[in-house]
Order: sequence, then C-alpha cells, then structure tokens
Amino acid sequence: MSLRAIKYENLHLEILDQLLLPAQSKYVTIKGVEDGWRAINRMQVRGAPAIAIVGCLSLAIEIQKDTVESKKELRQDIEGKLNYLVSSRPTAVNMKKAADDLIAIANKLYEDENVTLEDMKKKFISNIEAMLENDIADNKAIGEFGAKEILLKVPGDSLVRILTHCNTGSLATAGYGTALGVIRSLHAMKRLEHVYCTETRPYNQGARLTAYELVHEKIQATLIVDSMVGALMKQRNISAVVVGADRVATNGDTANKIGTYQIAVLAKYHGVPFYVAAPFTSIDKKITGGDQIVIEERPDREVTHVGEHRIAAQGISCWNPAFDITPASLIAGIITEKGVFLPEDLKQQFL
Ligand SMILES: CSC[C@@H](O)[C@@H](O)C(=O)COP(=O)(O)O
Repeated sequence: MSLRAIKYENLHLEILDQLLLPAQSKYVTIKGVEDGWRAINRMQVRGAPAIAIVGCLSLAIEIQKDTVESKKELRQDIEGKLNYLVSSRPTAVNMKKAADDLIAIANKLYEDENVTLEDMKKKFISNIEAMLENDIADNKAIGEFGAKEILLKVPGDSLVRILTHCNTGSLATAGYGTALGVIRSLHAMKRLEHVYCTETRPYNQGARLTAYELVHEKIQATLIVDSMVGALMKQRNISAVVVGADRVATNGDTANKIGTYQIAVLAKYHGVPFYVAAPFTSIDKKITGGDQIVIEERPDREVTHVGEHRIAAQGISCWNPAFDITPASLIAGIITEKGVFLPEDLKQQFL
C-alpha cells in the first residue's frame, strides 16, 4: 500500500508530518484554516498538489463549523480565508488556482436563489472533497502518458534508468505522484531498471522523502547528492530525467525545486531528455514566462542546519531560494493528464 500524506474522512483531516520523516511516521490533525496555513508554511505538508488539497480541506472543515447567518457572509468568509491560505507559500500555483476556482463557485452559489445557506455549505464542501479523487486520477494518467513517452525513445524492450529531483510522490500529492508516478508506471510495466534520486539540498526532500517512498515501494533506487548529477550522466547512461513542477508558465518555463535548472542544463549537455510531469492545476495560464514567477525564499536555518544539527560556520550569511526556473528550451516535454506537450504547444491549450 502507498504512503498516505493526507487522511481525510467526513470533515476530519490528518496529515503525515513530513518534517519528522523518515525517522517517525506521525499524523497531525488539522482543525481549520489556521492549522492548514501553518502546516503548509512550516512544510509539514509540501508539494504543489498536496499544499492545495490540504489548504482547501482545512477550509472545508471550517465552513462546516461556520456560524455565519447569511450566504453573503459565507461568501465573504470563504474569499478571505482562501486568500489567506494562498499567502502560506507563494511559488506553487495550485493553491492560488484552487482559490480562484472556489471563489467562482462560491459566487455562483451565492447568486442562485434556489440554494439555501446549508445547501451552499454542502455543495462548496463537496467541490473541495472532489479534489482528492481528481488528483489521484490525474496522477495515474500522467504516469501512463509519461512512461509511454519515455519508452518511445529507447530501443525495443530495453529497460530505462531515470533520474528525479525533490519529492513528487504520494507524499506530495493526494496519491501516486507526478514525476514519481511516471517512475511507478515504468516499474509496473517492468521497464524500469533503476531510479536515481537526488538528495535535494537544502531541505533534503529527496533523501528524506523520495528515498523513503522508493524503499517503501521496493523500487530499485540509488540516492546521490546534488553535485553528482554531472558525473552520473557521464557514467551511467541515464535514459531520461523526470521532475515535477510548482508553476508552469504558458511558454513552458517551469518553476520547480531549487537545483532543477542545473540538472536541466546538464541533461542538455549530455543529450538526456528532460521532462516535467505536472497536472494542469500546476499550469498558470495567466503568466507567459518564468520571469513572472515569484520565487519563495526560505530561512537561512534550512541551509545552515541538517535537522537540529548545525553544519555551517557561525556568522556566515546564506541565500535560500526554494525554487528555480528551468527555461522551456531545456524541456523535452511537459507530461500532463491530457497528454505530453512540447513546451511551445502548451499555450494552445488555453486559447
Ligand atoms: C508533485 S510535487 C511538485 C513540486 O511541488 C515538487 O517538485 C517541489 O518542488 C516541492 O517543493 P517543496 O518545497 O518540497 O514543496
């Protein structure tokens, strides 16, 4: 059974505290929007799709308890809380996109005179609950499209060796994963020889989370530190790189975990196809290029420390951007639930 980052039933929400993994598997209860905001901001839950799902479910819980007396008040409350949730982390677009969609739904329910206050709450909550199932279905489709695409580029029935970065698996989504979903599908098709996952400094999502998922799934895998990618590509015949995305612009430029850009540059040099696997909820149709994406900067402590242990000299200053932008020109394809697109073809989807 796959790991579950998000446990949700009947307005009860628990998340696996990813700050404690892999040493401890502990679920924490999210009782409302304040808890949701904090869990996202502290990265107890992380990964673009999981951030949006937990944020929105935390709102569903609060809506159920809401004592507002009119649809107008409910609508205002929803908008305020969604905007607050969006402020928890700025780079991944999924939460912002979900907020825009849910505000539009709230407005529609508010305007419909046949909908009572109770109906409005119920319908709003069921829209949020649908996000969980939709995300898993999208990830499975991404997995299949991605696996087929990668196999098209290798001869006959040969096996593939994949490099991935950060964590894009069950822990970063409602389940299955995006880039890790592609790896899972290749494994299920018995076409995967080996996976290499990067440590993903400074926060070590690769070493702590992806390595944990790969061991849990019994997928043959090796952990490398980020500075080994060039040597790996030179020596080990990597078939493809697959990474996730926090925000994709309509020209295909992609924001993803810091370090993604340098892997894409190395992949280009070594002739290794570099893929981004992301659901449409990670594509920002409002922006035309990566230069318009806000990059979150996180505390120095994530660089100076590993867990509680300080590794950097006292007094040194740090720069800690959590994401970087990979230009579309380095991307061989964007693997989505609707198929694989060349970066330059993506904008046609939004005409
Ligand atoms: C399916 S998760 C896609 C991305 O969110 C992932 O690659 C990533 O960069 C996660 O960053 P994080 O800072 O751990 O939230």
